[in-house]
Amino acid sequence: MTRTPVNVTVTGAAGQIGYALLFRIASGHLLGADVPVKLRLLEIPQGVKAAEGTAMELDDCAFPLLKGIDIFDDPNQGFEGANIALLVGARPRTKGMERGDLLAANGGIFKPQGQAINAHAADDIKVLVVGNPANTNALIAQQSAPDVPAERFTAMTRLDHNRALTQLAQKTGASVEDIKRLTIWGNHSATQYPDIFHAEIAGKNAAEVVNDEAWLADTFIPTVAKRGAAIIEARGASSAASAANAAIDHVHTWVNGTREGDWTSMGIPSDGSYGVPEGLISSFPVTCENGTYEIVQGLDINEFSRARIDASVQELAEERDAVRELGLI
Ligand SMILES: NC(=O)C1=CN([C@@H]2O[C@H](COP(=O)(O)OP(=O)(O)OC[C@H]3O[C@@H](n4cnc5c(N)ncnc54)[C@H](O)[C@@H]3O)[C@@H](O)[C@H]2O)C=CC1
Ligand SMILES: O=C([O-])CC(=O)C(=O)O
Repeated sequence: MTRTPVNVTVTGAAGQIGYALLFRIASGHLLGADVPVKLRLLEIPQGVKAAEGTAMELDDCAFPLLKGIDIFDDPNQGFEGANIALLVGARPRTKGMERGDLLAANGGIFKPQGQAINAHAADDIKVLVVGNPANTNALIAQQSAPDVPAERFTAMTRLDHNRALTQLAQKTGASVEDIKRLTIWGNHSATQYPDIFHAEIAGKNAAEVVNDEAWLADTFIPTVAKRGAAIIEARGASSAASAANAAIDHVHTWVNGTREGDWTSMGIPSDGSYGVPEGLISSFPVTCENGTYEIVQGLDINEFSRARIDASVQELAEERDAVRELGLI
C-alpha cells in the first residue's frame, strides 16, 4: 500500500538549523524509513532565494521518501495541511535589545504563525518550537490557536537533555544508551534544571553513582545550562547541527514512543503537575506512546531539585506575564 505523504512545515528553512535539519527529514530520520514526506518551507521574503537553493540541493539528493518541496513567505500557505510543524525561524537578540523587545519581536512572528496553524493545519498537527525564547514563543503560538488542542504545542528541551546525557556519560564512564530517566525541568534558558536524581545508569541510581553534589551543582548543571553560550563562544555561531538533531529526536520520540523503562524531556503545557502553574510551557519528564505523551507522575522532588525547578518556572511565569502585558496572549 502506498502511504500518503506527511506534510512537514519548517520555518526558518534557509537558516543554519534549517540547513542541518531538512536533509535528515527528507532521508527518513524524522518519522521513519518507510514514511514519505512533503516539505513546506516557510521563510521571510529575504530568505526565499536561499531556501530555493536548499530545495535544489534536496532535489539533487534524490531521496526516495521526499515527495515534494514547496516554498512560501506567507504563513497561511506554509501551514496549509501541515501534519508536523517545526517552528525554527525566530528573531535573534541583537545588541542593545532588551528582553521585552525580544519577546515583542518574536510575538510578531509566533502570533500570526499560531493563527495560521489554527486556520490551516491538518487536524492531527503536532508543533515543535525551536526558535528562542522557545518556551514562550510556543506559549504565544499555542494561545493564538484556540481550536488546536493545547498539548499539540511543544518547545524543545531535547538538546539540553542530550547534552546532559553526554556530560553524565563522560563523568561516569558509562555509555549514553545505558542512561535512562534523566530530566530537564523548566525553561530552555540558563535557569533550566537537569535532574539526575531519578536517572539510572545501567540500572543504578545516577546520583548515587556520581556521589558528588559539588560536581552536580558547580559543574554538571552550569555546563548543561550554559552549553549554548559556550558553543556560540567557540564556534562563532549558535548550535545548529546539534539543535537540528535534537529536533529530529523530539519529533521522532513523540511520534514513535519512548523506549521501555525510559522517558524524555519535552517543553509542554503544564497541567499543574509538580507545582508548575497550569498552562505554562515548561519542560517535564514525559513518556510517549502512539503519538501522544504523558507527564511521568509521582517522582519525589528533593529540596535541591525543588529550589531549581521553582526558579526556572518563576522565569517562565515572568516571561508569560511580559507577553501578556504586550497583548500577545
Ligand atoms: N531550543 C533550542 O534548544 C535551540 C534553539 N535555537 C534557536 O533556533 C533559532 C534558529 O537558529 P538558526 O537556524 O541558527 O538561526 P538563523 O538566523 O541561521 O536562521 C533563522 C532563519 O529564520 C528565518 N526567519 C526569521 N523570521 C521568520 C519568519 N517570520 N518566518 C519564517 N522564517 C523566518 C530567517 O530568515 C533565517 O533564515 C534561533 O532562535 C536560535 O536561538 C538554537 C539552538 C538550540
Ligand atoms: O542561544 C542560542 O541561540 C542557542 C541555544 O538555544 C542553545 O544552543 O541551546
